[in-house]
Amino acid sequence: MTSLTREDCAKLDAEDPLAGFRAEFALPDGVVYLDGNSLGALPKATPERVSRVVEREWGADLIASWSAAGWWDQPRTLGARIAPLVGAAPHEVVVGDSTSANLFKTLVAALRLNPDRNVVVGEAGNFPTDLYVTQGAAELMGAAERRVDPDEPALEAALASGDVAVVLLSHVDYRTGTLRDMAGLTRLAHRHGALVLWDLCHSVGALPVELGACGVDFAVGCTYKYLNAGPGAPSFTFAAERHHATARQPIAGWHGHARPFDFSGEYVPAEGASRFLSGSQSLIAAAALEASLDLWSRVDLDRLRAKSLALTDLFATLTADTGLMLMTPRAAERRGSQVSLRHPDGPAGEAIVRALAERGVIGDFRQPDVLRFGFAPLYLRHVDVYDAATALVEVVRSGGWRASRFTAPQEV
Ligand SMILES: Cc1ncc(COP(=O)(O)O)c(C=O)c1O
Ligand SMILES: Nc1c(O)cccc1C(=O)C[C@H](N)C(=O)O
Repeated sequence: MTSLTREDCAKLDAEDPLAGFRAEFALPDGVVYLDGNSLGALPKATPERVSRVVEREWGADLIASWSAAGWWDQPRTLGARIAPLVGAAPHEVVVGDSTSANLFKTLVAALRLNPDRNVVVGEAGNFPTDLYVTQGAAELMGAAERRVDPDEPALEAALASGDVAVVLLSHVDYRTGTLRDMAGLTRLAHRHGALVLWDLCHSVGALPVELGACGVDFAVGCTYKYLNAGPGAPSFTFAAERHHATARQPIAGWHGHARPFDFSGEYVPAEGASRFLSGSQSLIAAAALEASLDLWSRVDLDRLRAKSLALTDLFATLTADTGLMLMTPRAAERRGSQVSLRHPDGPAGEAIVRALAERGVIGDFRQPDVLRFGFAPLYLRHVDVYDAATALVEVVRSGGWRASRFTAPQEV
Protein backbone atom coordinates (compact mmCIF):
# COMPACT_ATOMS: atom_id res chain seq x y z
CA MET A 1 0.00 0.00 0.00
CA THR A 2 1.34 3.46 -0.85
CA SER A 3 1.07 5.99 1.95
CA LEU A 4 -2.41 7.39 2.48
CA THR A 5 -3.39 10.82 3.74
CA ARG A 6 -5.75 11.26 6.69
CA GLU A 7 -8.43 12.27 4.19
CA ASP A 8 -7.92 9.02 2.26
CA CYS A 9 -8.32 7.16 5.56
CA ALA A 10 -11.56 9.00 6.34
CA LYS A 11 -12.88 7.94 2.92
CA LEU A 12 -11.98 4.32 3.62
CA ASP A 13 -13.83 4.55 6.93
CA ALA A 14 -16.92 5.96 5.20
CA GLU A 15 -16.96 2.89 2.90
CA ASP A 16 -16.05 0.36 5.61
CA PRO A 17 -18.76 -2.35 5.88
CA LEU A 18 -17.70 -3.04 9.51
CA ALA A 19 -17.79 0.64 10.55
CA GLY A 20 -21.09 0.28 12.45
CA PHE A 21 -19.54 -2.04 15.05
CA ARG A 22 -17.45 0.74 16.60
CA ALA A 23 -20.56 2.35 18.09
CA GLU A 24 -21.25 -0.91 19.94
CA PHE A 25 -18.10 -0.52 22.06
CA ALA A 26 -17.45 1.73 25.04
CA LEU A 27 -14.21 3.47 24.09
CA PRO A 28 -12.72 6.33 26.09
CA ASP A 29 -12.53 9.69 24.31
CA GLY A 30 -9.16 10.74 22.99
CA VAL A 31 -7.72 7.22 23.05
CA VAL A 32 -6.55 5.06 20.16
CA TYR A 33 -6.61 1.60 21.65
CA LEU A 34 -4.04 -0.71 20.05
CA ASP A 35 -3.98 -3.28 22.85
CA GLY A 36 -7.07 -5.32 22.01
CA ASN A 37 -4.70 -8.26 21.50
CA SER A 38 -4.11 -8.24 25.26
CA LEU A 39 -7.49 -7.10 26.63
CA GLY A 40 -10.33 -6.41 24.18
CA ALA A 41 -12.62 -3.39 24.59
CA LEU A 42 -15.97 -3.52 26.42
CA PRO A 43 -19.11 -4.04 24.31
CA LYS A 44 -21.80 -1.58 25.43
CA ALA A 45 -24.32 -4.42 25.79
CA THR A 46 -22.19 -6.29 28.34
CA PRO A 47 -22.99 -4.49 31.63
CA GLU A 48 -26.74 -4.94 31.16
CA ARG A 49 -26.31 -8.66 30.37
CA VAL A 50 -24.07 -9.24 33.36
CA SER A 51 -26.43 -7.41 35.67
CA ARG A 52 -29.35 -9.45 34.34
CA VAL A 53 -27.56 -12.63 35.34
CA VAL A 54 -26.63 -11.19 38.72
CA GLU A 55 -29.91 -9.53 39.63
CA ARG A 56 -32.54 -11.67 37.96
CA GLU A 57 -31.07 -15.13 37.32
CA TRP A 58 -29.07 -15.27 40.52
CA GLY A 59 -30.77 -12.69 42.76
CA ALA A 60 -34.41 -13.52 42.03
CA ASP A 61 -34.45 -17.01 40.54
CA LEU A 62 -31.62 -18.51 42.58
CA ILE A 63 -30.99 -22.25 42.12
CA ALA A 64 -33.72 -22.61 39.46
CA SER A 65 -31.44 -20.78 37.02
CA TRP A 66 -29.16 -23.80 36.63
CA SER A 67 -31.86 -25.24 34.37
CA ALA A 68 -34.35 -22.38 33.70
CA ALA A 69 -31.66 -19.90 32.60
CA GLY A 70 -29.56 -22.54 30.85
CA TRP A 71 -26.63 -22.23 33.28
CA TRP A 72 -25.87 -25.94 33.22
CA ASP A 73 -25.48 -26.01 29.45
CA GLN A 74 -23.73 -22.68 29.12
CA PRO A 75 -20.26 -24.22 28.42
CA ARG A 76 -21.78 -26.10 25.45
CA THR A 77 -24.08 -23.28 24.35
CA LEU A 78 -21.22 -20.80 24.25
CA GLY A 79 -18.91 -23.39 22.69
CA ALA A 80 -21.40 -23.91 19.86
CA ARG A 81 -21.45 -20.15 19.30
CA ILE A 82 -17.65 -19.96 19.16
CA ALA A 83 -17.51 -22.94 16.75
CA PRO A 84 -18.21 -20.92 13.56
CA LEU A 85 -15.43 -18.49 14.47
CA VAL A 86 -12.90 -21.34 14.45
CA GLY A 87 -14.27 -23.59 11.70
CA ALA A 88 -15.51 -26.29 14.09
CA ALA A 89 -18.72 -28.25 14.55
CA PRO A 90 -20.87 -27.05 17.49
CA HIS A 91 -20.24 -30.17 19.62
CA GLU A 92 -16.46 -29.88 19.19
CA VAL A 93 -16.09 -26.75 21.34
CA VAL A 94 -16.74 -26.14 25.05
CA VAL A 95 -16.16 -23.02 27.13
CA GLY A 96 -14.71 -23.00 30.61
CA ASP A 97 -11.55 -22.63 32.71
CA SER A 98 -8.47 -20.68 31.71
CA THR A 99 -6.31 -21.05 28.63
CA SER A 100 -3.50 -22.39 30.81
CA ALA A 101 -5.75 -25.04 32.40
CA ASN A 102 -7.13 -26.11 29.02
CA LEU A 103 -3.66 -26.33 27.49
CA PHE A 104 -2.76 -28.69 30.30
CA LYS A 105 -5.87 -30.83 29.85
CA THR A 106 -5.51 -31.13 26.09
CA LEU A 107 -1.76 -31.78 26.22
CA VAL A 108 -2.22 -34.63 28.67
CA ALA A 109 -5.14 -35.99 26.62
CA ALA A 110 -2.97 -35.91 23.49
CA LEU A 111 -0.10 -37.70 25.26
CA ARG A 112 -2.53 -40.38 26.41
CA LEU A 113 -3.86 -40.79 22.86
CA ASN A 114 -0.35 -41.45 21.59
CA PRO A 115 0.97 -43.77 24.33
CA ASP A 116 3.89 -45.25 22.38
CA ARG A 117 5.53 -41.85 22.09
CA ASN A 118 6.89 -39.68 24.88
CA VAL A 119 7.97 -36.32 23.50
CA VAL A 120 6.13 -32.99 23.40
CA VAL A 121 7.42 -30.50 20.87
CA GLY A 122 6.78 -26.83 21.55
CA GLU A 123 7.93 -23.49 20.20
CA ALA A 124 11.06 -21.94 21.65
CA GLY A 125 9.51 -18.45 21.75
CA ASN A 126 5.95 -19.31 22.68
CA PHE A 127 3.97 -17.38 25.29
CA PRO A 128 5.39 -18.36 28.71
CA THR A 129 2.26 -20.08 29.97
CA ASP A 130 2.43 -22.50 27.02
CA LEU A 131 6.03 -23.29 27.90
CA TYR A 132 5.36 -23.72 31.62
CA VAL A 133 2.26 -25.86 31.10
CA THR A 134 4.19 -28.04 28.66
CA GLN A 135 6.96 -28.51 31.21
CA GLY A 136 4.45 -29.43 33.88
CA ALA A 137 2.43 -31.81 31.72
CA ALA A 138 5.54 -33.50 30.32
CA GLU A 139 7.01 -33.98 33.80
CA LEU A 140 3.77 -35.44 35.11
CA MET A 141 3.43 -37.81 32.16
CA GLY A 142 7.09 -38.90 32.14
CA ALA A 143 7.53 -37.30 28.73
CA ALA A 144 10.37 -35.19 27.39
CA GLU A 145 10.00 -31.67 26.08
CA ARG A 146 11.71 -30.29 22.97
CA ARG A 147 11.54 -26.66 21.86
CA VAL A 148 12.10 -25.65 18.26
CA ASP A 149 11.51 -22.72 15.92
CA PRO A 150 8.07 -23.25 14.46
CA ASP A 151 9.22 -23.20 10.85
CA GLU A 152 8.84 -26.25 8.70
CA PRO A 153 12.48 -27.46 8.51
CA ALA A 154 13.06 -27.21 12.29
CA LEU A 155 9.77 -28.86 13.06
CA GLU A 156 10.38 -31.60 10.51
CA ALA A 157 13.80 -32.32 12.02
CA ALA A 158 12.25 -32.62 15.49
CA LEU A 159 9.47 -34.87 14.21
CA ALA A 160 11.82 -37.13 12.27
CA SER A 161 12.90 -38.86 15.49
CA GLY A 162 9.56 -40.69 15.42
CA ASP A 163 8.91 -40.30 19.17
CA VAL A 164 6.85 -37.10 19.16
CA ALA A 165 3.37 -37.56 20.61
CA VAL A 166 2.10 -34.00 20.28
CA VAL A 167 3.15 -30.62 18.96
CA LEU A 168 1.90 -27.39 20.61
CA LEU A 169 2.02 -24.31 18.42
CA SER A 170 0.61 -20.78 18.55
CA HIS A 171 -1.40 -19.85 15.48
CA VAL A 172 -0.19 -16.24 15.75
CA ASP A 173 3.05 -15.49 17.57
CA TYR A 174 2.29 -13.10 20.46
CA ARG A 175 5.57 -11.22 20.05
CA THR A 176 6.02 -10.90 16.29
CA GLY A 177 2.45 -11.27 15.00
CA THR A 178 3.57 -14.00 12.58
CA LEU A 179 0.67 -16.17 11.36
CA ARG A 180 1.56 -19.84 11.06
CA ASP A 181 0.46 -22.16 8.27
CA MET A 182 -2.03 -24.19 10.27
CA ALA A 183 -2.93 -26.57 7.45
CA GLY A 184 0.67 -27.23 6.39
CA LEU A 185 2.12 -27.70 9.89
CA THR A 186 -0.77 -29.89 10.99
CA ARG A 187 -0.25 -32.08 7.91
CA LEU A 188 3.47 -32.26 8.62
CA ALA A 189 2.92 -33.38 12.22
CA HIS A 190 0.34 -35.96 11.20
CA ARG A 191 2.67 -37.35 8.53
CA HIS A 192 5.11 -38.06 11.36
CA GLY A 193 2.50 -39.63 13.63
CA ALA A 194 2.15 -36.68 16.04
CA LEU A 195 -1.05 -34.95 17.16
CA VAL A 196 -1.32 -31.17 17.05
CA LEU A 197 -2.60 -28.69 19.62
CA TRP A 198 -2.97 -25.08 18.49
CA ASP A 199 -3.10 -22.04 20.79
CA LEU A 200 -5.56 -19.63 19.16
CA CYS A 201 -5.25 -16.77 21.67
CA HIS A 202 -3.98 -14.30 19.07
CA SER A 203 -5.98 -15.51 16.08
CA VAL A 204 -9.57 -16.12 17.22
CA GLY A 205 -11.56 -12.98 16.46
CA ALA A 206 -8.63 -11.58 14.48
CA LEU A 207 -9.00 -13.73 11.37
CA PRO A 208 -11.00 -16.76 10.14
CA VAL A 209 -9.68 -19.98 11.69
CA GLU A 210 -10.38 -23.32 9.97
CA LEU A 211 -9.73 -26.06 12.54
CA GLY A 212 -11.88 -28.67 10.80
CA ALA A 213 -10.57 -28.04 7.30
CA CYS A 214 -6.98 -28.10 8.61
CA GLY A 215 -7.51 -31.46 10.35
CA VAL A 216 -6.48 -30.08 13.76
CA ASP A 217 -6.71 -32.43 16.75
CA PHE A 218 -7.05 -29.97 19.65
CA ALA A 219 -7.09 -26.23 20.10
CA VAL A 220 -7.46 -23.78 22.95
CA GLY A 221 -8.16 -20.07 22.78
CA CYS A 222 -8.98 -17.16 25.01
CA THR A 223 -12.01 -14.89 24.80
CA TYR A 224 -10.71 -11.74 26.50
CA LYS A 225 -8.59 -10.47 23.61
CA TYR A 226 -10.21 -10.05 20.19
CA LEU A 227 -13.48 -11.62 21.41
CA ASN A 228 -14.00 -8.85 24.00
CA ALA A 229 -15.41 -10.99 26.83
CA GLY A 230 -13.56 -9.15 29.62
CA PRO A 231 -10.57 -9.67 31.91
CA GLY A 232 -10.14 -13.29 32.91
CA ALA A 233 -13.03 -14.41 30.68
CA PRO A 234 -13.29 -18.18 30.20
CA SER A 235 -11.23 -19.96 27.60
CA PHE A 236 -12.51 -22.50 25.08
CA THR A 237 -11.37 -25.98 24.12
CA PHE A 238 -11.73 -27.60 20.71
CA ALA A 239 -11.50 -31.38 20.42
CA ALA A 240 -11.92 -32.92 16.97
CA GLU A 241 -14.86 -35.31 16.83
CA ARG A 242 -12.61 -38.26 15.94
CA HIS A 243 -11.06 -38.01 19.42
CA HIS A 244 -14.27 -37.73 21.40
CA ALA A 245 -14.70 -41.40 22.16
CA THR A 246 -11.15 -41.97 23.35
CA ALA A 247 -9.70 -38.69 24.68
CA ARG A 248 -9.12 -38.68 28.45
CA GLN A 249 -8.23 -35.45 30.14
CA PRO A 250 -6.57 -35.33 33.54
CA ILE A 251 -9.02 -33.17 35.53
CA ALA A 252 -12.03 -35.42 35.25
CA GLY A 253 -14.75 -33.64 37.18
CA TRP A 254 -18.47 -33.97 37.48
CA HIS A 255 -19.32 -31.37 34.80
CA GLY A 256 -17.52 -33.64 32.32
CA HIS A 257 -19.41 -36.73 33.45
CA ALA A 258 -21.92 -38.43 31.16
CA ARG A 259 -24.64 -38.44 33.87
CA PRO A 260 -23.57 -35.96 36.55
CA PHE A 261 -26.84 -36.17 38.45
CA ASP A 262 -26.45 -39.89 39.02
CA PHE A 263 -23.83 -38.80 41.57
CA SER A 264 -22.09 -42.08 40.85
CA GLY A 265 -18.69 -42.93 42.30
CA GLU A 266 -17.35 -43.97 38.90
CA TYR A 267 -16.27 -41.50 36.27
CA VAL A 268 -17.89 -41.97 32.86
CA PRO A 269 -16.83 -39.24 30.44
CA ALA A 270 -19.55 -37.26 28.66
CA GLU A 271 -19.99 -37.33 24.90
CA GLY A 272 -18.53 -34.69 22.63
CA ALA A 273 -16.10 -32.05 23.80
CA SER A 274 -18.00 -31.93 27.12
CA ARG A 275 -15.58 -34.48 28.54
CA PHE A 276 -13.05 -31.63 28.68
CA LEU A 277 -15.14 -29.86 31.32
CA SER A 278 -14.23 -30.26 34.97
CA GLY A 279 -16.24 -28.33 37.55
CA SER A 280 -18.59 -25.35 37.86
CA GLN A 281 -17.85 -22.28 35.79
CA SER A 282 -18.39 -18.60 36.58
CA LEU A 283 -21.77 -17.86 35.05
CA ILE A 284 -21.24 -14.16 35.63
CA ALA A 285 -18.15 -14.24 33.43
CA ALA A 286 -20.06 -16.40 30.94
CA ALA A 287 -22.71 -13.65 30.70
CA ALA A 288 -20.08 -11.19 29.47
CA LEU A 289 -18.95 -13.70 26.84
CA GLU A 290 -22.55 -14.27 25.81
CA ALA A 291 -23.01 -10.54 25.21
CA SER A 292 -19.87 -10.26 23.11
CA LEU A 293 -20.80 -13.36 21.08
CA ASP A 294 -24.14 -11.70 20.21
CA LEU A 295 -22.05 -9.09 18.52
CA TRP A 296 -19.65 -11.59 16.97
CA SER A 297 -22.51 -13.61 15.44
CA ARG A 298 -23.06 -10.66 13.06
CA VAL A 299 -19.44 -10.34 11.93
CA ASP A 300 -18.39 -11.43 8.44
CA LEU A 301 -14.95 -12.96 9.07
CA ASP A 302 -13.69 -12.39 5.52
CA ARG A 303 -14.45 -8.69 5.83
CA LEU A 304 -12.82 -8.70 9.25
CA ARG A 305 -9.67 -10.21 7.79
CA ALA A 306 -9.60 -7.78 4.86
CA LYS A 307 -9.90 -4.81 7.22
CA SER A 308 -7.32 -6.22 9.64
CA LEU A 309 -4.80 -6.61 6.81
CA ALA A 310 -5.53 -3.09 5.55
CA LEU A 311 -5.05 -1.60 9.05
CA THR A 312 -1.83 -3.44 9.81
CA ASP A 313 -0.47 -2.67 6.35
CA LEU A 314 -1.32 1.01 6.77
CA PHE A 315 0.42 1.20 10.17
CA ALA A 316 3.53 -0.65 8.93
CA THR A 317 3.73 1.63 5.90
CA LEU A 318 3.27 4.88 7.82
CA THR A 319 5.89 3.93 10.42
CA ALA A 320 8.43 2.54 7.95
CA ASP A 321 10.80 5.51 8.30
CA THR A 322 11.03 5.57 12.09
CA GLY A 323 14.19 3.47 12.17
CA LEU A 324 12.32 0.84 14.19
CA MET A 325 12.66 -2.64 12.71
CA LEU A 326 9.45 -4.29 11.51
CA MET A 327 9.21 -7.79 13.03
CA THR A 328 5.80 -8.66 11.62
CA PRO A 329 5.81 -10.21 8.14
CA ARG A 330 4.64 -7.92 5.32
CA ALA A 331 3.20 -10.91 3.43
CA ALA A 332 -0.53 -10.97 4.20
CA GLU A 333 -0.68 -14.76 4.50
CA ARG A 334 1.94 -14.66 7.28
CA ARG A 335 0.53 -11.77 9.28
CA GLY A 336 -1.92 -11.81 12.20
CA SER A 337 -3.67 -8.62 13.32
CA GLN A 338 -0.76 -6.87 15.00
CA VAL A 339 2.35 -4.93 14.09
CA SER A 340 5.49 -5.40 16.15
CA LEU A 341 8.46 -3.09 15.90
CA ARG A 342 11.85 -3.67 17.46
CA HIS A 343 14.05 -1.03 19.06
CA PRO A 344 17.67 -2.11 19.43
CA ASP A 345 17.72 -0.48 22.89
CA GLY A 346 14.91 -2.22 24.80
CA PRO A 347 14.43 0.41 27.54
CA ALA A 348 14.17 3.08 24.83
CA GLY A 349 11.44 1.03 23.12
CA GLU A 350 9.59 0.78 26.41
CA ALA A 351 9.86 4.54 26.91
CA ILE A 352 8.47 5.14 23.41
CA VAL A 353 5.42 2.99 24.23
CA ARG A 354 4.95 4.97 27.44
CA ALA A 355 5.31 8.31 25.64
CA LEU A 356 2.69 7.18 23.14
CA ALA A 357 0.32 6.24 25.96
CA GLU A 358 0.75 9.77 27.36
CA ARG A 359 -0.53 10.96 23.96
CA GLY A 360 -3.53 8.62 24.08
CA VAL A 361 -2.13 5.83 21.88
CA ILE A 362 -2.19 2.59 23.83
CA GLY A 363 0.11 -0.18 22.64
CA ASP A 364 2.31 -2.42 24.76
CA PHE A 365 5.91 -3.44 25.19
CA ARG A 366 7.13 -7.01 25.37
CA GLN A 367 10.56 -7.90 26.67
CA PRO A 368 13.23 -7.56 25.61
CA ASP A 369 12.71 -4.99 22.83
CA VAL A 370 9.29 -5.31 21.19
CA LEU A 371 6.85 -2.43 20.66
CA ARG A 372 3.56 -4.20 20.02
CA PHE A 373 0.41 -2.77 18.45
CA GLY A 374 -2.78 -4.83 18.06
CA PHE A 375 -5.50 -3.92 15.56
CA ALA A 376 -9.04 -4.95 16.45
CA PRO A 377 -10.97 -4.36 13.23
CA LEU A 378 -14.37 -4.03 14.91
CA TYR A 379 -13.60 -0.82 16.73
CA LEU A 380 -10.60 0.70 14.99
CA ARG A 381 -10.90 3.10 12.09
CA HIS A 382 -8.34 3.85 9.42
CA VAL A 383 -8.09 7.41 10.83
CA ASP A 384 -7.19 5.95 14.24
CA VAL A 385 -4.37 4.02 12.65
CA TYR A 386 -3.25 7.15 10.81
CA ASP A 387 -3.27 9.18 14.04
CA ALA A 388 -1.44 6.47 16.00
CA ALA A 389 1.23 6.09 13.32
CA THR A 390 1.66 9.88 13.12
CA ALA A 391 2.07 10.02 16.90
CA LEU A 392 4.68 7.25 16.80
CA VAL A 393 6.64 9.00 14.06
CA GLU A 394 6.56 12.27 16.04
CA VAL A 395 7.57 10.63 19.32
CA VAL A 396 10.53 8.87 17.70
CA ARG A 397 11.67 11.87 15.61
CA SER A 398 11.35 14.47 18.36
CA GLY A 399 13.00 12.29 20.98
CA GLY A 400 9.99 13.18 23.15
CA TRP A 401 10.11 9.68 24.65
CA ARG A 402 13.32 10.45 26.55
CA ALA A 403 11.25 12.19 29.23
CA SER A 404 9.31 8.93 29.77
CA ARG A 405 12.41 6.81 30.06
CA PHE A 406 12.85 6.81 33.79
CA THR A 407 9.27 6.49 34.98
CA ALA A 408 8.08 3.24 36.57
CA PRO A 409 8.10 0.25 34.21
CA GLN A 410 4.84 -0.74 32.58
CA GLU A 411 3.68 -4.09 33.87
CA VAL A 412 1.14 -5.34 31.38
C1 LIG B 1 -0.52 -17.32 23.39
C2 LIG B 1 -1.12 -17.15 24.76
N1 LIG B 1 -1.47 -18.26 25.46
C3 LIG B 1 -2.02 -18.14 26.69
C4 LIG B 1 -2.25 -16.90 27.27
C5 LIG B 1 -2.82 -16.73 28.63
O1 LIG B 1 -3.31 -17.78 29.28
P1 LIG B 1 -4.35 -17.54 30.48
O2 LIG B 1 -5.62 -17.03 29.84
O3 LIG B 1 -4.47 -18.84 31.13
O4 LIG B 1 -3.79 -16.46 31.36
C6 LIG B 1 -1.90 -15.74 26.56
C7 LIG B 1 -2.08 -14.38 27.13
O5 LIG B 1 -2.14 -14.11 28.29
C8 LIG B 1 -1.32 -15.88 25.29
O6 LIG B 1 -0.95 -14.80 24.62
N1 LIG C 1 -3.97 -12.41 30.20
C1 LIG C 1 -3.34 -11.33 30.69
C2 LIG C 1 -3.44 -11.03 32.06
O1 LIG C 1 -4.18 -11.86 32.84
C3 LIG C 1 -2.77 -9.93 32.59
C4 LIG C 1 -2.03 -9.11 31.75
C5 LIG C 1 -1.91 -9.37 30.39
C6 LIG C 1 -2.53 -10.51 29.89
C7 LIG C 1 -2.38 -10.88 28.47
O2 LIG C 1 -3.32 -11.33 27.90
C8 LIG C 1 -1.07 -10.77 27.84
C9 LIG C 1 -1.15 -11.28 26.44
N2 LIG C 1 -1.47 -12.68 26.35
C10 LIG C 1 0.08 -11.04 25.61
O3 LIG C 1 0.13 -11.51 24.49
O4 LIG C 1 0.97 -10.36 26.03
